[in-house]
Amino acid sequence: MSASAPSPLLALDEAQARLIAGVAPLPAEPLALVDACDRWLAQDVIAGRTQPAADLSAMDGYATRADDQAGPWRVVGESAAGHPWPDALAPGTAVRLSTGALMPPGDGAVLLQENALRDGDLLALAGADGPTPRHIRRKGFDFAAGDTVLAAGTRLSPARIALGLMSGTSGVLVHRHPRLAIIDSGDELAADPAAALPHQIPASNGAMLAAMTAPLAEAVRLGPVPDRLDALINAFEAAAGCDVIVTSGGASVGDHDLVRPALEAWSAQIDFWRIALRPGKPLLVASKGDRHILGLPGNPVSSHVTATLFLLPLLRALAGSRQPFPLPVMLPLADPLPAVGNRTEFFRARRHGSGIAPISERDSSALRALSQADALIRREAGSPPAEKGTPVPVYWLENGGNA
Ligand SMILES: Nc1nc2c(c(=O)[nH]1)N[C@H]1C(S)=C(S)[C@@H](COP(=O)(O)OP(=O)(O)OC[C@H]3O[C@@H](n4cnc5c(N)ncnc54)[C@H](O)[C@@H]3O)O[C@H]1N2
Ligand code: MOO
Repeated sequence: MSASAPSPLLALDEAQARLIAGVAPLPAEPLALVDACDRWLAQDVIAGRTQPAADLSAMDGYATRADDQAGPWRVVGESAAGHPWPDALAPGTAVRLSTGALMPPGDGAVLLQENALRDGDLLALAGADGPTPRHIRRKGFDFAAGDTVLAAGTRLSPARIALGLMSGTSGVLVHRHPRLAIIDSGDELAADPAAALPHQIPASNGAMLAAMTAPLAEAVRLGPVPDRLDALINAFEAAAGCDVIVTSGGASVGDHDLVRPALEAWSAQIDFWRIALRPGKPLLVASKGDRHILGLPGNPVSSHVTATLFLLPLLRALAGSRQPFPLPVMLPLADPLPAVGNRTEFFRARRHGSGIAPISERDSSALRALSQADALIRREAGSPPAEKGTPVPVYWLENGGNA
């Protein structure tokens, strides 16, 4: 962090550390591996088989003995995928091979089909390249029975599911996904976007948060809840069975910003409120028993940024991730950036060739600019203006950078 004017607001890094301090993954549950994509493993996966289980051919062609390179040969049979040839080869003989088929027993070599001339059972060299062991995939080159192929704490991906299945595993223990309650709050919110009157706005944050958290949580949506203490407390009660409660709106200091007073009236413990982040200053983090509560600011961009930096990491930590925070990559600025005030600032940005271009619209309610963003650029509090070409930390958004 660069030096900046003293700030009464909690620094971003400290707020993130406090968010997950003491957060333990939720209990494990058994799942079929094929149904466990995106879950975090609660156990090591130990290979029950060796892969390949025997030497295989990597190409279509013919197997010969390794000490029998010149030919000609007599083709005595075939080893096809799933149908191995059981006998060792005698000198002067060969076996037809398909890709993935087992090599015959013994020290062998593979003659590529392209380098062979076949006439009935007779086989001869048809090029400079004779049989070679290079085209053999050796037994156990990928993994051997007893190897730890996936460690506890790993997130299952399509490739890791394939690896687990290949290792002989069909079921795994994974951490339970958090149950999440998403509460829209504010008297101005209309549940039906097509029916919003001029003094109302559509309640878009709840749907946005539900979409952002969908791969990580089982979510229920509540609200829109009016700006009344009793209504908010009722909503918290309705959400009490969840692991995480997230609100949007009513987090700031106005007369109708009631999330904090309602949480206090509900006997929740406020951990911290207001951080040195732009957008996202009014963020509130609280707990009640094992329940985690996040009060996100109502401005849609502020909600999105604080969900990216706090809500998603909290859900990941509960779901078993050991590295739940987004990781930046360094990219050169395609356009300059202004100086930064006393809050760490996240600028909406777009991919631009091999660099990153900030979006000029910075209002924290501007959904059109947010929807065009595929990344956030992070600038520390007190940073001077940055020229074009300056390397900056870039966080790709959850949509994989394809806005
Ligand atoms: N005097 C001060 N005023 C404000 C401060 C401050 O420090 N002092 N902080 C500002 C900052 S920063 C932010 S961010 C906002 C956030 O305030 P709230 O969390 O209390 O949000 P609301 O006032 O309820 O709403 C702000 C804005 O967002 C719209 N909104 C709310 N909920 C939703 C929803 N579910 N879907 C879509 N849009 C929503 C709401 O209508 C407002 O337009 O406070 C500043 N004020
Ligand atoms: O910091 Mo507030 O979240 O911008 O507009």
